[in-house]
Amino acid sequence: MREAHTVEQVRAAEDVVLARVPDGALMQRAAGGLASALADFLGRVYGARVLLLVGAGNNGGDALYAGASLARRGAQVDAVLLGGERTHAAGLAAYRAAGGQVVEPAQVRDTDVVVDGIVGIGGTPGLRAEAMAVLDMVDAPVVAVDVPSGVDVDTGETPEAHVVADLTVTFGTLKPCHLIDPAAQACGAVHLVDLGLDLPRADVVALQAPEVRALLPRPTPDAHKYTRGVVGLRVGSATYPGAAVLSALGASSGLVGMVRYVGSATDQVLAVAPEIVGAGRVQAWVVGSGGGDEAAEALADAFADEVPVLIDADGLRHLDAPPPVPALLTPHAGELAAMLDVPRDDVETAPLRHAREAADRFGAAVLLKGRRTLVAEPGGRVYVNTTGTPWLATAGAGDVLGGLCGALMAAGLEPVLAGAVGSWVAGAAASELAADGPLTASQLARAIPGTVRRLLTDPEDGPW
Ligand SMILES: NC(=O)C1=CN([C@@H]2O[C@H](COP(=O)(O)OP(=O)(O)OC[C@H]3O[C@@H](n4cnc5c(N)ncnc54)[C@H](O)[C@@H]3O)[C@@H](O)[C@H]2O)[C@@H](O)CC1
Ligand SMILES: Nc1ncnc2c1ncn2[C@@H]1O[C@H](COP(=O)(O)OP(=O)(O)O)[C@@H](O)[C@H]1O
Ligand SMILES: [K+]
Repeated sequence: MREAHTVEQVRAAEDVVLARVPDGALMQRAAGGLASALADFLGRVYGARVLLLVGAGNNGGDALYAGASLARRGAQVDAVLLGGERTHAAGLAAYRAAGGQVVEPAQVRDTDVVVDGIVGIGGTPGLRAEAMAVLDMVDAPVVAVDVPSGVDVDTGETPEAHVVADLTVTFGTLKPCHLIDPAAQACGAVHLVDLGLDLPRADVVALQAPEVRALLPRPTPDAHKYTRGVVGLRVGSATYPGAAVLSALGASSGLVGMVRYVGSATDQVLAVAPEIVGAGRVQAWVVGSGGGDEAAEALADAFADEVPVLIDADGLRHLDAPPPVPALLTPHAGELAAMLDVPRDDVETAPLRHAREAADRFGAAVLLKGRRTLVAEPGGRVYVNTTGTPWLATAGAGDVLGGLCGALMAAGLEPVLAGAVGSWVAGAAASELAADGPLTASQLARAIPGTVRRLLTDPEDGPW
């Protein structure tokens, strides 16, 4: 599992190490990791041109020590000191001693890489004009030190100007900005340098293949269909029968013992999935995908069964109070905006805050769909999904996801984990199917069993 810690948690853990190692040792470790990552990124060090943008704090210190290391190995390193007098003194001395050059902004030359050491976890969002001017002058890939300067480290928000990096080399642990959009998009690839920190439990996490594999329900040797769980679907409508079909295909991925369908699209559902049966007892309901005007009644009927419910799309419009059963709500940004009565743009610029707020307000797990889907539990953890491809942004993919997550709930996963595992599996299936090309929602649903099979047999070797 990848864990993202807050600035406060990182500082506390760093303080413990700082108290027991010699002065500067932690920064040397960070800068050593940064120099190696830069060498890998450049492909060669001798003769490579490197431009450091150095701010006033320790982030600039990291950049200077790494620059010194590259200069000693034959790189031509220039540094613009944006912090003036407050530049990290020991780092600057080491840098000069290694042959690194200090240049004025007007002297900036062509370079092979820009190293963003402007600010790290001590920064407030935004970039000063001088930093922006230098960034505008160069056209080269950017490697960010710890975080892309200017983003909000703890929330992943980007309310002001910020660096957009090709690679971010971070230290000790990930921070929320490395996982959560929009800041995560400004990080490029993320490389973590271990500092040996002893860190507490993180509130923002991203499941990886081994955890998803361990969480996936699978039949015991003596299983029968009812022990594996039965999921019921009250989805689709006369207007949107296709949503019922896609939800049914997502639910029929083989992770649950049986799928029931109740609604007006029975004929269409049976035409694609003859194994699906009608009304009866279930361990979880999926309600609302393409539900149109039929969603209100479907929701009330599902609640009456007193089992966990996944509420999607039109079902969310009828939710004005916390659901009376354990629930997973699966809005996209527009639907979450309507639930919270805020503009869609607010949700898109601050997805973490709004997913958490909805989870607290509705007392339910909230899965906010998007490039980096978030699954928030009330007052607790947020799971960030890192699998997937932009080709997944296609009509009906959400219906498939709803069916899949509902099946996982029926199989016994608590709502937040059903959402985290389901979004991971759907994203992985999409990447396997079409990392670089188009896909449809029906193809996505049909790819899920194969992805699950590969995950169970060889978790280390997928394209996830
Ligand atoms: N604590 C440690 O010993 C270690 C710290 N490390 C590095 O140190 C960084 C944190 O260092 P600091 O606490 O010194 O803080 P930063 O280097 O992140 O920045 C603080 C300085 O930047 C200024 N500043 C804040 N926002 C700004 C903005 N938007 N534009 C321009 N200037 C701004 C502040 O006035 C302050 O002088 C980490 O991100 C990491 O890179 C690593 O070397 C690992 C070890
Ligand atoms: N840019 C993107 N990159 C990766 N995945 C995305 C992106 N945009 C949307 N998705 C995913 O695609 C799916 C779309 O779901 P949704 O918006 O509900 O579509 P629909 O309602 O048409 O089924 C979700 O799983 C979402 O996380
Ligand atoms: K930085």
